[in-house]
Amino acid sequence: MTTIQLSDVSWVRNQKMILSDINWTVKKGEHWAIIGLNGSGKTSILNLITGYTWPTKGTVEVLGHRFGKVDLREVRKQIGWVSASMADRITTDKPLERALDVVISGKYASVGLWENDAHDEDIAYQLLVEMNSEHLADKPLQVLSQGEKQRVLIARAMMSKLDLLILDEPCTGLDVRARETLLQAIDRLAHGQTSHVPTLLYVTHHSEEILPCFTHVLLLKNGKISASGPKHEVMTSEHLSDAFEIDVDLSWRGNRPWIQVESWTQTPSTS
Ligand SMILES: Nc1ncnc2c1ncn2[C@@H]1O[C@H](COP(=O)(O)OP(=O)(O)OP(=O)(O)O)[C@@H](O)[C@H]1O
Repeated sequence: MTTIQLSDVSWVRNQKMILSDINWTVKKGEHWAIIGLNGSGKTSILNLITGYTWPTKGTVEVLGHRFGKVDLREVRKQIGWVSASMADRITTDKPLERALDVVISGKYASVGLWENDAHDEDIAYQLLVEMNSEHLADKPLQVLSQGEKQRVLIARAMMSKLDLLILDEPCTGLDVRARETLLQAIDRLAHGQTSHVPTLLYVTHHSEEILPCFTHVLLLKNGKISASGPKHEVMTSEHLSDAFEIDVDLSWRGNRPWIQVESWTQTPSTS
């Protein structure tokens, strides 16, 4: 079973072609990074995968379900989506809730039930341990830093034994240490010491966030796939210089791709 299959997908909005000719397959056992400049179409692809937008052309299949022939609410129960904006939303809704309860609530998020039992508490605590965050268990959400909140929300998403977990620019706004702590926790999660491992989709603008656990990369440029496939084939200076419209030199350090800007290839756009 493929986890995601987008076939000949295009999406037009207000007469503007936002995504075009997208053919992309994610297989079980792969973890993908999606990388591209602002406005390249990353969020639009996520909205298609989660059924929040409908392609103008082409087909979308996720977790074995062809969209248009399935109850999207059922598919969405298998998909987690963690982003900085979601962290802000949950903090506004539940400012005083302690982190452990926020994690536990992930189990019931999709069906709206609340039946906390001791076993759930153990699992939630274990997930916090996996995310380097057990020391936060009793703290109210509103006092946590951005990075701490992101780790708690990833643990929350993992509570419902997902098949697909979208990490949507999770390092936005984090300083270098908070970023590395979060990345370390994601890497541990991908290696599944204590829990079921979903397929990960990691969306970012920053190549160095592509951890060793990511096997494949989808590189987007102006709503099209600029390159796609195994990480070491896609993450090259040539591919990134083309997609980023700026001359970059890529080198691998710690099995992560770091880029250095060489020179402008053209006038940078304002997007
Ligand atoms: N609902 C919409 N209506 C009209 N235009 C849209 C809509 N959603 C996205 N766009 C446009 O489509 C393009 C791609 O946007 P998208 O949000 O997918 O990019 P992105 O790669 O996620 O960008 P960023 O990195 O800034 O989040 C942008 O030019 C955006 O303005």
